[in-house]
Amino acid sequence: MKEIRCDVAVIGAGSAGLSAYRAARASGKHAVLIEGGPYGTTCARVGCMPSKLLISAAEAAHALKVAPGFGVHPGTVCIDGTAVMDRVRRERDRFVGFVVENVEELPAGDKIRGYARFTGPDTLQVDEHTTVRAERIVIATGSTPIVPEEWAAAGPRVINSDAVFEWTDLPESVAVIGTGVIGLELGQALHRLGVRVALYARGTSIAQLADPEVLANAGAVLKEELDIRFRTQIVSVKADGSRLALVTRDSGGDERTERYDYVLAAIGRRPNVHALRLDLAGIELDRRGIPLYDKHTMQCGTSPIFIAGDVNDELPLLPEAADQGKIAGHNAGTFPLVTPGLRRTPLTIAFTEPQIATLGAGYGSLCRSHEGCFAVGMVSFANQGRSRVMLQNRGMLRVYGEYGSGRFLGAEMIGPRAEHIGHLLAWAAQAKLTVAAMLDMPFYHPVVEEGVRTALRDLAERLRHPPPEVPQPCPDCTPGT
Ligand SMILES: Cc1cc2nc3c(=O)[nH]c(=O)nc-3n(C[C@H](O)[C@H](O)[C@H](O)COP(=O)(O)OP(=O)(O)OC[C@H]3O[C@@H](n4cnc5c(N)ncnc54)[C@H](O)[C@@H]3O)c2cc1C
Ligand SMILES: NC(=O)c1ccc[n+]([C@@H]2O[C@H](COP(=O)([O-])OP(=O)(O)OC[C@H]3O[C@@H](n4cnc5c(N)ncnc54)[C@H](O)[C@@H]3O)[C@@H](O)[C@H]2O)c1
Repeated sequence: MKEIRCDVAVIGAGSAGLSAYRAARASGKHAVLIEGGPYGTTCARVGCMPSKLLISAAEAAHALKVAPGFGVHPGTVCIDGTAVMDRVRRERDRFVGFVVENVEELPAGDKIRGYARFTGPDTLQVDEHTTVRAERIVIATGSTPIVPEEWAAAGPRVINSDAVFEWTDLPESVAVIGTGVIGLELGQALHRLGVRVALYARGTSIAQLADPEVLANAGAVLKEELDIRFRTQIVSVKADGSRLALVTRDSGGDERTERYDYVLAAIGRRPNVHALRLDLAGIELDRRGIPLYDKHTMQCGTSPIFIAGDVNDELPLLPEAADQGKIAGHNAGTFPLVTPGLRRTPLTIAFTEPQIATLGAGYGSLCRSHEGCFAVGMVSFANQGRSRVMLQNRGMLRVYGEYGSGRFLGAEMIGPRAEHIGHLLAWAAQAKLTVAAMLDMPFYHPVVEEGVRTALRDLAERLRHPPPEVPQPCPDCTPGT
């Protein structure tokens, strides 16, 4: 058994772990990076990058499909599934290659291969070959897709999102279970590439949306294109020759059996905490076994243990993993001096079409923290000038502002250019702009942002007429803090 002593041990060499390792080293400490799986990060290998590559191919196919609406007739369209998947894997490998190169450049003595688990508050066992004694530890072990055992028992054609990016060709049919971000992004992309796709949702949820009006609009807009079965339960998944038989029950109680090449489970991801023996780490855990931690310092209680990225299940997104890793690594380096790091205004984007974005304080959290003290403005993109010009006039934007201060709080939307509008509005929320100050900004013509201005004008008007008694909002629930 090898024994290593270090100042900081980082568990997991994903986006959060790499960022933590660099920050710990930058504070002048000896840090080691422990990785059990392949190098390359979830984002580059099986997450952000390959999914956006698949979506880009789908967008190219879709542009040809909608071209006749402009009087442009592209003729026969042929989707070469082998070429589509070849590009996805080739470009994905290129992105992974950059990450692996960076890891290879790290000092060999700082890298430990194997899965770590706690054997005490300051000791880790890596597989059965190394003991690590670390003064401070960063947990950055990411998350794993959830596939219920009873579905997985039907065989290898029940898959999670990782498997999609290993395909060498497009299948004939896929049932997608779950209308979260992964289900919608991959389901719509495969549909646009000619795969027969049905999406199954237990309820009516759509991606990260909480605002009931945007949610209802998004459901209707996406259903125009996609075969989405809302309020449908999965009764069973069984092998059926070389395919799968999926039995579902709709809200009226009717059961239906359909056959697919694959069933893609997109029902969420589970934080990788269970193999870590956190019970031996001397820190407090919540009922799901996730350490309790401070969102500004990433510190678990008052211990020298920090946590960053998907593993804490706060906001499982790449920019969050990178930011949280940096804060955790820096504070691990400077412990016992621990300081709050930069937590930005929350921003989420689903790369569906229309895109979906939420930013700042979401509707759900505002209803809890600002009940009765915020107003809502809205715009529908149905008749918005530029959106209509582009034949992308679908969706809506709802913006939230605080009575009294007139501050812009957040927004939820489905609509054209949401990835850009989301950034614009998130920057305004983080800069703590008032709705009036936002309306003083330039707006060109004809642009989708004129739709944003319509929503802000609507909000400004409503903010001028507060209810007779406005309660005080919860002071700790301000977006960006
Ligand atoms: C299909 C898909 C699409 C996505 N698209 C986007 C997107 O468009 N935009 C966006 O912002 N986010 C997106 N995400 C989310 C984003 O990929 C993740 O939030 C981010 O990659 C998480 O980084 P992480 O460092 O926390 O985890 P990871 O990158 O998974 O790193 C964790 C590492 O820890 C290792 N590990 C686990 N346990 C141990 C152990 N005991 N010992 C040693 N090592 C261990 C793992 O092998 C892994 O390498 C997407 C995710 C998926 C699945
Ligand atoms: N564009 C992006 O930023 C992007 C893209 C993909 C993934 N991600 C990240 O990955 C995370 C995981 O994505 P996801 O889509 O797997 O999870 P999710 O939590 O976003 O959605 C899961 C969906 O599955 C449903 N569901 C849960 N259990 C179910 C069951 N037993 N049967 C049927 N439906 C069930 C839920 O109601 C929900 O709609 C996201 O939260 C997001 O942070 C981000």
